[in-house]
Amino acid sequence: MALDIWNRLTVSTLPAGSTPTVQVNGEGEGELAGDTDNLTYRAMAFLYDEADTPIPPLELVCQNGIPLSRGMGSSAAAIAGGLVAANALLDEPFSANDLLEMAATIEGHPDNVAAAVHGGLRLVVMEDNQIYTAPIRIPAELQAVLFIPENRIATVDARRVLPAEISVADAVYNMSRAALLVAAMEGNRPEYLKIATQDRLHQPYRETIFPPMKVIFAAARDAGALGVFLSGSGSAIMALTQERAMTVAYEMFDAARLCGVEGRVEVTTPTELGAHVVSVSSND
Ligand SMILES: Nc1ncnc2c1ncn2[C@@H]1O[C@H](COP(=O)(O)OP(=O)(O)OP(=O)(O)O)[C@@H](O)[C@H]1O
Ligand SMILES: N[C@@H](CCO)C(=O)O
Repeated sequence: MALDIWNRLTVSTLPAGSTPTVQVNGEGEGELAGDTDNLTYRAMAFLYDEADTPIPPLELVCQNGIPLSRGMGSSAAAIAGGLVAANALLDEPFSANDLLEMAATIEGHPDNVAAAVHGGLRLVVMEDNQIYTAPIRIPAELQAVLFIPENRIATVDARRVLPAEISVADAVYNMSRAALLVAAMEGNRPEYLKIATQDRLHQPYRETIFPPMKVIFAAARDAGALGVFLSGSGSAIMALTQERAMTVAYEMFDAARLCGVEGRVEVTTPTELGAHVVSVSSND
């Protein structure tokens, strides 16, 4: 699900023969690659390659609002932004679905890139390198309350704690709830979210590397959240609400503080917008 939290990318073409430059401000500043190894630049280069066109010397300025390694899809946003910018510079030879395929190839899976490219809440399934994706409606007035811990959890570490095998009972538990989640959203039945966001396949295992998460979940529910869960593979926790968002945010923050977990809260909304061009200017 795309949220109204953004990375802003400004791309300028440099005179022929110049060295490309990448500047990172905000999230990942002083940490992310400041050269052509930067994932956003690499996504742009990937698209130029697909278009059989040499990439011109570029200056990238990345103003990042999406925190890294919190399960908030920072790398997916970086890739989607780079692809959309490169496509715009080439006068849009590729469709949004083409961009999604490229993004999934670069990211290695389509999960986060589908929402980053298309916006909204997306179903996405990849089979034999083909992507099947569909938009799901979101109930009106739905808000997302995030508790974003200071501490990061790398996706590889969060995957290492998952079991290699699961019981049929747990598979049925999650499959039925995944289906109910679609009905809750598409069918505008937010009261289903409480049950639909329950899980037995990853959160109980991931709790071993982030024990306070259960307490923060309980605080969100007690404050009136419709549902609460780990965002991606964590460490961010996301609660869905239609009212009392500020109370839910306060209670999540307070529960985390009492457990000694530093972090911040953000109240935001889903957005139907994916990565998009904000403005284009030319010196010609
Ligand atoms: N905004 C960004 N700009 C450039 N590179 C990025 C950006 N965000 C992430 N990356 C690159 O992608 C790598 C993997 O991202 P990472 O798993 O840390 O974050 P994430 O995408 O937020 O995680 P998740 O997929 O769980 O939401 C980072 O080590 C970094 O190299
Ligand atoms: N949804 C994935 C993380 C995707 O970034 C997971 O739970 O491992």
